[in-house]
Amino acid sequence: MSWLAPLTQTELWTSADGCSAASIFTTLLMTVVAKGMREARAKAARTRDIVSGEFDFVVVGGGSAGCVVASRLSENPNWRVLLLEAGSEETELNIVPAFYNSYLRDPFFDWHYTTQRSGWDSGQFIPRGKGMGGCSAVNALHFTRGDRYDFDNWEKLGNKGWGYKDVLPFFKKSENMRDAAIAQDTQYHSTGGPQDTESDRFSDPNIERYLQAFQELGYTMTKDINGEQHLGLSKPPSSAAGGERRSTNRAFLPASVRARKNLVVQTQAFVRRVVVSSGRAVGVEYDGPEGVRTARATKEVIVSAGSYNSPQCCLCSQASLFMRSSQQPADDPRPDIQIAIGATHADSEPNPKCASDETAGTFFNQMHGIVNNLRPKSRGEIRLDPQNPYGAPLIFHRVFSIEDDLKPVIEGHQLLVKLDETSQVFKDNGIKLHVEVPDACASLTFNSDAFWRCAFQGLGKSNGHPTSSCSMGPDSDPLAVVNERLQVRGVANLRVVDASIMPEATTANTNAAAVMIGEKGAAHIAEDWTKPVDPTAAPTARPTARPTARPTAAPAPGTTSLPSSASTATAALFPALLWAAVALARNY
Ligand SMILES: Cc1cc2nc3c(=O)[nH]c(=O)nc-3n(C[C@H](O)[C@H](O)[C@H](O)COP(=O)(O)OP(=O)(O)OC[C@H]3O[C@@H](n4cnc5c(N)ncnc54)[C@H](O)[C@@H]3O)c2cc1C
Repeated sequence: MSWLAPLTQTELWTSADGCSAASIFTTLLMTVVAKGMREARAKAARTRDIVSGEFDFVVVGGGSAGCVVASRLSENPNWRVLLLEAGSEETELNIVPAFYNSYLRDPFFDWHYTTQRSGWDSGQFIPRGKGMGGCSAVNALHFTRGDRYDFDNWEKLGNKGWGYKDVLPFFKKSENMRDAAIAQDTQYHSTGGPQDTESDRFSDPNIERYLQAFQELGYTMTKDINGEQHLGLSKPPSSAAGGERRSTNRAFLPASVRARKNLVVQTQAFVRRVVVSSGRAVGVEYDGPEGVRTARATKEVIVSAGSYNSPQCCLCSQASLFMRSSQQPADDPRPDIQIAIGATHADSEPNPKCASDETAGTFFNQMHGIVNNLRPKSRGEIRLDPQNPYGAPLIFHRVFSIEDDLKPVIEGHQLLVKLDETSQVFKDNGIKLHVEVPDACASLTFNSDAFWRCAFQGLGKSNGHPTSSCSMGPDSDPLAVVNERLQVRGVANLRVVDASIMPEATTANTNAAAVMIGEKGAAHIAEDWTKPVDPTAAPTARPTARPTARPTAAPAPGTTSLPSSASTATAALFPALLWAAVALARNY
């Protein structure tokens, strides 16, 4: 098992000296990948319609949430809906789960962001899906809703209508649970929704051994982590049908939906700014295939561009342990550690079983565990690049800037060492930990807190689950960007509907919750525009005083803070919405 380079799986397809069959397989895959990419680009170049004009709703970003919003709003034939996506159409490659590592660094599929150096973070590549489906088209497919207490906590923080009982119907509304045994539990699951979900169809034998090893230590299997019990060992369900990825683009915007006369989907359209007039969002300016154009929104602009402008793990074989660290308060039942277990290919010593095992999983001869802090207290920041405001935002994760955040991550790693030292399954199968000890840490006692602190230096990063950069909150919360109906404070007719509105990150992977937010956001919008107008009612988005300065660390050299008022920010450029603190769901 390798730890300290768990995030270098991109090498998976380029070295296969473990098994010769695997080498051939790899070569074939690379050929298919290259061909697929060429075809995808050619296809993208063909779809170049100009869209200028007037719509009821303009949705910015065709990602996990944006596709849901556009699909649901266009169910009403009287509403004209425009969806603008900066990237291209999804390709056939995206369907194959195991390919995801091969396109993560390709600018065709990915925004190619890097974090700014600060503290524990030495400046890391952070993947973010670009193109229809957004991150749901490139992610690791885990479809995990989160713990019921995550949502009850959102409500406790002042967000009426976002408790577990309120959000569960929206999780169910999307769902088409393909696993009949799980679908039977209609309290938590449903069938017939657009989003196919299924239990993992493929299991690498090594993953099974790993699960056994955790069970030897007393951890129990959770049958359905999206049901009654979230805590424990599990093989998370996938956003897939028959082993094929189902991004929200494929799920919510299939050809039958795209054929709606009232829906226009425009790709390769980078939205530069939301146009605000007299305190009201009236449209967007975007840079499309034919240059800069404006699209008017007579009702609302909905920003669903994700948490950076919105930013992994796994192959087709995966498992997770959701557990509580010793620092989790007794009255908070949520997990704060996730150990995501994946089988990978080592380019060093092959597992002796590799050549003899007859199962499909033998290509993977090494395992890794990525330890995530699910409840980080550290907060990051996003700023416009003053040299190029339309370019990549400046992303400061500030991972581990609060000391306590390290503890669960150290505890998780120490648990993995315990597995290595005690597990019978590991012994029986020749599984050994491989820990790369950085030179700087060699003098420290292996597995001590000090050792791990030293080993993590420079590795602090998110696992692709940034949230809360436009967080939802009550009037009393000075950092809240949107209210509980996801309306931006200070600008009427403008909402944010994506993972960025989470008041706090869920204690899970965040795609399922982004889909739920898309469903619930669309329902709020539909409700607000179909109910009888009460002329005496307060405006939908009441201008409120915004803090003039946010509590942030000093700007890095050569950077400036984003505009400090929400209205200035939204009027200037939509990424400026992302000025609030970024809570990172994953720290490492
Ligand atoms: C590598 C990776 C692996 C992950 N693995 C998992 C996993 O296994 N399970 C899980 O639950 N979660 C996972 N996640 C996280 C999860 O997929 C995201 O939290 C979720 O998809 C976010 O949804 P969103 O709608 O907020 O944003 P996104 O899906 O990022 O959508 C934003 C969209 O807006 C577009 N956009 C951005 N700026 C503009 C602009 N200016 N103009 C027009 N369009 C724009 C983007 O191109 C993108 O399509 C992973 C993420 C990554 C990157």
